[in-house]
Amino acid sequence: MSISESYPPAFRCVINDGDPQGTAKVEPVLLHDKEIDIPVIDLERLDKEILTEACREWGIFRLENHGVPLELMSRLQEISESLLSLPFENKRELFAAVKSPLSYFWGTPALNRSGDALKRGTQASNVTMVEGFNVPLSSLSKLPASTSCGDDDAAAQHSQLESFRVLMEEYGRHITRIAVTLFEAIAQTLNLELSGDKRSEYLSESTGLIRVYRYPEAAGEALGMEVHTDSSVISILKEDETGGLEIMKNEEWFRVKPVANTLIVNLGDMMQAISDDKYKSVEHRVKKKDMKKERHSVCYFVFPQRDCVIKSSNYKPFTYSEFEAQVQADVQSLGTKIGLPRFTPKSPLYV
Ligand SMILES: O=C(O)CCC(=O)C(=O)O
Ligand SMILES: [Fe+2]
Repeated sequence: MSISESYPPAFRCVINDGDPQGTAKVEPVLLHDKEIDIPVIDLERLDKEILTEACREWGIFRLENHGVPLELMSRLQEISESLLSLPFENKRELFAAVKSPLSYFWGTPALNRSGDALKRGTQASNVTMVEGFNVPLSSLSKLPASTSCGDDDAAAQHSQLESFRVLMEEYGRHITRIAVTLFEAIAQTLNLELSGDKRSEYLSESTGLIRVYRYPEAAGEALGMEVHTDSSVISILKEDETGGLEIMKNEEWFRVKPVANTLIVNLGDMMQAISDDKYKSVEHRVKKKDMKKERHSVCYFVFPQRDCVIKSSNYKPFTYSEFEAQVQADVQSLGTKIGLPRFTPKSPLYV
């Protein structure tokens, strides 16, 4: 199998010839993309002042001493890479064949609630150079255990899938622990009242979702993920050593350098709303320039309980379900997410 047979057909000309039609570029690339050091938070010695400053001024930080075993991180990376390097058709069938709530997507990270790529309105021809698996953590147990029927290839794939499930469950437990610890610390810096069920309404562990991404190698410049903010409360990223993540700070784009054995935490739109705009949901994108290597990352997202009403002074009261429905409607009709301005009475984009 040639390497490109494992990629979606829509990626193949960009991989081989660069991007003459500009299909993978959906916004002008700004020139001033320099490297930047983001704040560092030590999870074993949480410093409230550094955390407050990181949330207020950056909306993103690097996490050290996170307690996820390195062995688990590298095994997870290995199995994800191996599943993502299967032939394209094979990946399409992978989760469908075992009737699982996990899904395979490509060309856009914008998915509907079943994990299928959303058809994008006016920019339907735009393909971003990313593919991956969508893994709702609470559904992992529904992935059937390995069966030994079928040919050798099928049996090998089932056993890979079983290892993937076991590793994901273990990683999911660690990353959920980290998200809860960080959310409780952030809530303290905001003097948020978390009595009763309030913590699990704002950050509902059962909504945890993991995306395993592959960004192909590409000649020239390719956009892996458009500029966006995450809709989550908190997102936690594990990236490989390739680089490509960029953040917007003071109206400029900066590259975030990968640092081995650390995680990157960014605040999402729900955290911004819960904090009454004291903390921000950082704008970011993934851009690859003359990368001879593919890039792999694993991203965890966690959301509020679907029907929990988020009240704050700058937004009309809304539930996460309403927010998600609005995002999906905008992606389908406009080709892009609008996000919080849809809920901001002062914004011209308010609905
Ligand atoms: O892969 C990455 O580095 C970032 C992914 C991301 O921003 C997202 O999934 O929202
Ligand atoms: Fe993101």
